Amino acid sequence: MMSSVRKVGVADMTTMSEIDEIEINQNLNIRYCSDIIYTYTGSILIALNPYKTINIYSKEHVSEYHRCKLGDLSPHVFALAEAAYTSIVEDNLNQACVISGESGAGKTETTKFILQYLCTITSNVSSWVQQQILEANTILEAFGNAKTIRNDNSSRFGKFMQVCFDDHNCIKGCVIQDYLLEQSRITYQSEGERNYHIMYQLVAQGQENTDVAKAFYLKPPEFYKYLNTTSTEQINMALESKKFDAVTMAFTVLQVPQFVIDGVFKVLSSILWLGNIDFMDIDGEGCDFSNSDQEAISNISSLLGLKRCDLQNVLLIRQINVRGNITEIPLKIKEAVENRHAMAKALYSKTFTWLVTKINNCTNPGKGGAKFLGVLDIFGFENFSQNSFEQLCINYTNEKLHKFFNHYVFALEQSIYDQEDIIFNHVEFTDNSQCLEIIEKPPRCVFKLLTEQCHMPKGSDSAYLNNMHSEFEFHPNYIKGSDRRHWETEFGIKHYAGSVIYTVDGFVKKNRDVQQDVLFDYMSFSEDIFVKDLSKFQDPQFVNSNYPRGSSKSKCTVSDNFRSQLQSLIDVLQHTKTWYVRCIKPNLLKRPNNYNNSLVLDQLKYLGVVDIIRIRREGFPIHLSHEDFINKYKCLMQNKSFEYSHKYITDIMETTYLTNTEWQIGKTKIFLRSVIYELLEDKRKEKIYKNAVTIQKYWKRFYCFKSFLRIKLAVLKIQHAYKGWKLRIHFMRMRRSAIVIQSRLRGVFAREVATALREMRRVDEEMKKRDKMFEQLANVQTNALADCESSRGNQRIGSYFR
Ligand SMILES: Nc1ncnc2c1ncn2[C@@H]1O[C@H](COP(=O)(O)OP(=O)(O)OP(=O)(O)O)[C@@H](O)[C@H]1O
Repeated sequence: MMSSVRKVGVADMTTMSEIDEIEINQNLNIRYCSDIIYTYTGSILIALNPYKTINIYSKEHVSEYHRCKLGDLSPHVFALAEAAYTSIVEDNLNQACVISGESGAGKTETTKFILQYLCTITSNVSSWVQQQILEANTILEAFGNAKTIRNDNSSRFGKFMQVCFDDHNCIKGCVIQDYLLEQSRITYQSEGERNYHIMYQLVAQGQENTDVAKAFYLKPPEFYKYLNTTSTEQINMALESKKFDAVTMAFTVLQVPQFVIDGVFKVLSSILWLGNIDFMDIDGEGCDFSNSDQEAISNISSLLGLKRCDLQNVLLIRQINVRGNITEIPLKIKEAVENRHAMAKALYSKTFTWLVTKINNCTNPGKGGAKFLGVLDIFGFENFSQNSFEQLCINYTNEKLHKFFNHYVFALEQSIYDQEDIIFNHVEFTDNSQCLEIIEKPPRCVFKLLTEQCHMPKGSDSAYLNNMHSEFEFHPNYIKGSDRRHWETEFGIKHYAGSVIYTVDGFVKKNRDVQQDVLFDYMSFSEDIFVKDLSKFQDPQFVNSNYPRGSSKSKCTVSDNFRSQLQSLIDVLQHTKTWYVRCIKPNLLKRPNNYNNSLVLDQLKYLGVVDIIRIRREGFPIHLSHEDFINKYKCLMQNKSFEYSHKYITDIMETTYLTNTEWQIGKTKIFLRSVIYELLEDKRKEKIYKNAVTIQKYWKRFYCFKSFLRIKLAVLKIQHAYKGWKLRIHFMRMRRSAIVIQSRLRGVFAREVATALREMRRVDEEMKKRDKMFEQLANVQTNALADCESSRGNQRIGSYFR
């Protein structure tokens, strides 16, 4: 069950000061106008159908909600899906999302959004399985949905999809459980309604593609009586044919072989042809085929791979098993027509159940204790001008789920108060136990009396009604009929959502569910492999009959099966953590921006939303363990060195200055009304805000200082490097200048020295020259002197030189 803290959403309706109906309505109204289609009350999501495309389901939105807590972001179905998924991961608990609301309120769309969300957040692994799960929906919608006056794509069956997860919390597979497909639609549709989508898709494909038309003996839609029981609907052939392609594509993704796909379409076509058989009366004692029926008969026998005589037997003769002896009785024309309708219904519903089983085999998660998240999309409460057995089953389902919901929201809540010794006023809620008892509690109840009639050879609707009137005349939930004139044809039940009058006509027949055993026996000899397989197919849930075939007790009745199916569903739900989505339909016109106050209010009432709001106001909707409470709110106290004591808790409460009628201390938990919880939360948030600002302040200071130091260090380093660099450049420049100067000076000196040397050399040479000259001169003189002396004497020459 839910955790002790009931998370309050952003748009929690319990915050309203006065919870009166008009106010609830106005509250939703405002939100609707501003395009916000989701709101919470506690952890229950209320989804208002916008009847228009709003861009809030994209991949970006999925990522936005992924890993976010419920209530952190604005209310959304993704937030709920995330909360359920997180709970699987963290608490290791199976989850269930129960989606309810009346037809057209948006249950199927919500289911798809949840599946889309789960597939997207786990899409990194085994995307093939996810693809198969999404494609399974395409097939189910084609075969199980139809246009009704209330919804153009109405699911005519209930479904519980269990998405299974492996140990790594990735999608491992999916198991679908289907409930009560509406069979009457196959043979009759009310004004403005249609047969199942797949019928039109197949016929449209035949119009677009002659090969398909030939293979399945298809004619234009106007030709088929089962498609035109009241008025002829305009069909968009191109669109239907496109949808047909999508269905065949989905079959391919689910790895259904082509011959099986063909087999399915052959059965569908044969159902359509069955509707066109007219029969011809023979003396009021029996009937035969008319001339115009010959084409239909030969096409059906060819499509189903049956011998013509076998088909004739099943269509014109009834077999009765009297203590093992089989007697054949010709059918009167009215019986033959009815029998033909029953055949069509049996063929379609068997094909549908076969499809669900096939899908389950394809998306099978395998054995082993896989965790699952179940999504229950089931029909809402129905009350038409004429209600029949189907409406009784549908309303019974809603009673059952409502009881479960009551238990979850009210009974469980109040039992917790008792356990914790909390003083409280019992909150009155619409307890539907008595209504459920009259419908299902043995030994004498609506269903038991019906089954009793079905097991009698001459059981009839009127006998059933008489039994009911005498048995329940004084039951507070029983009504004998809308008025005295209708007591022989009607009975009524006061359901939690209002009184419904049921027309008893057809109850016994519908509950008996004539299974067309003879037809399926003949089909087991069919030449078509799929048809053969289909004839032997047994719904895995109901393979439990021990009675011999043909005896009146051989089969459980429809209500018996349905009751046991529902009980197993409730048993499963009881062992899951349950989440609720209440879908609301804003108007009956299927239009956007159109809000009908009283219609919405009715839905809020019967979905239990008004009661929930009341219990949230009158009771103590917030439960926290002592420890959690103190840990959460000790921040409001100066003295934080506490002990786990009542005194400390009371001290915390006193900070709000509210009286102790708004809270109570239980044995293990604290119970708070919304008003004090919100006040405490406001104070806590204020405190947290202040502390956060202080922390931010210190952190920012520290951070700034640290970054200042870092910058300073960096600046110093830069300066250092720059100065060094600059000095180096200067030094290099100086050195280069010095070298230039040096070289120039050296040049100058060298040139001077060279000049001096050259001068010295020149002087030296000149000296040498002069010396040489002098020497030569001296030699000349000496020679001359010697010559003189030799010629005039040595004395005269000597005195010349002195
Ligand atoms: N969230 C949404 N956004 C846009 N359109 C929506 C939304 N929910 C529902 N609708 C519209 O409302 C129509 C009816 O919704 P849906 O088929 O889910 O109703 P339902 O409750 O499953 O009805 P039924 O019980 O008849 O199957 C859809 O075809 C779609 O056009």
